[in-house]
Amino acid sequence: MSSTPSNPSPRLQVEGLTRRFGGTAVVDDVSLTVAPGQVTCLLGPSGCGKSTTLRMIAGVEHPDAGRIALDGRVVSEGGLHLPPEQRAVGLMFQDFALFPHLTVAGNVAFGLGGSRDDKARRVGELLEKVDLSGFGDKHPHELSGGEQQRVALARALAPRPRIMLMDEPFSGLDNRLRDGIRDATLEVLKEEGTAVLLVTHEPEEAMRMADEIALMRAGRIVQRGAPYNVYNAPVDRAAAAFFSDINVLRGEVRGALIETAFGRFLAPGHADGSAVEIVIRPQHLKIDFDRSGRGPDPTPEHGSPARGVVARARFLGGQSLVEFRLEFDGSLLKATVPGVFLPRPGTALWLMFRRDRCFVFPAG
Ligand SMILES: Nc1ncnc2c1ncn2[C@@H]1O[C@H](COP(=O)(O)OP(=O)(O)OP(=O)(O)O)[C@@H](O)[C@H]1O
Repeated sequence: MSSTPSNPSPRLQVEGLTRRFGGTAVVDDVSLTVAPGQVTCLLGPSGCGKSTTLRMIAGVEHPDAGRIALDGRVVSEGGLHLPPEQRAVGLMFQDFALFPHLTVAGNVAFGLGGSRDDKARRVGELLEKVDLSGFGDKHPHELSGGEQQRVALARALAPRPRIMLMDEPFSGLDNRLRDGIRDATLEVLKEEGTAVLLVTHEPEEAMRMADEIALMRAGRIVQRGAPYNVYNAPVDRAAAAFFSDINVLRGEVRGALIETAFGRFLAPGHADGSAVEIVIRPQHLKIDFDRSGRGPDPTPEHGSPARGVVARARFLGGQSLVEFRLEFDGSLLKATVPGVFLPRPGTALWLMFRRDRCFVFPAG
């Protein structure tokens, strides 16, 4: 199928995908698309149905409802379920599942057709891409975890799949190696121009890898968008909390305004008398010193500062986490500050945040 860069047809299109186990829909009406050359991360907490979604796309699990198309060709709908080998998908799971009795080259060549020369050329090309030239004759047990991951990547990419389906492909790796391996993997995937659907429960991984994040909760996709947008415009409090610690100010709407420790907030779209939550990420709280009981002047951008007393301060390496008890209502707020900032418990300080950095949601 032809595609133009300005309007590429999706490599993967999923509509209304549903899977029930024992009467419960663990995947509930999921729709998503992956464009050619794009990395989409299916992100969500453990048990939300990510792996089941991926397994249905791979063809190893049958949906109860919905439609899956690859390059515009329907591979699953109604009574039609093409087996995995007819879907031209590349699979990569947490355990790399290399064939122990085959060499590295044998593993990479496993799914390849064509002449012996063609196979050898493609194997050589991929081993070079994953930086394992010269490892072709080794066996998997002779390799480190990171090297095995790279062989698994080369093997999955070798037949030039329409899409790579990756289920937590980095979670078995040593923490210290993981970032480097993620970056190297992304580079290879982008070089090959492969579309990718990657399942992860780690927001940092999704932020690092994804062109688009599909945030999943209890079987449903609750938000889709570029990492920047999903992080900076969460659909609800839980979506905000999935990416970082959050602070929550509670209030009630009175005449389209909410009274808080930080002054009055406009609450457009929230009914009079309704309970709302103002959500602020800890890195968006700013701290100022107390000048004989006074803080910085209020501004339209920041509203009024609120006085708080330090409850606890800890150095986290690279940044400090300071917890404050607000004088206004005794609630506890967390602020992160770059570098070392460790005020003594009991120190009075003033807190502010930019109004356009907070989110207002109906109280859950
Ligand atoms: N074959 C099955 N039979 C019954 N229940 C299942 C089956 N497979 C998955 N489930 C249930 O479906 C839900 C979703 O599982 P799934 O593995 O898709 O979630 P996940 O988001 O990938 O979580 P994790 O990251 O922990 O694997 C879970 O509650 C799981 O117990």
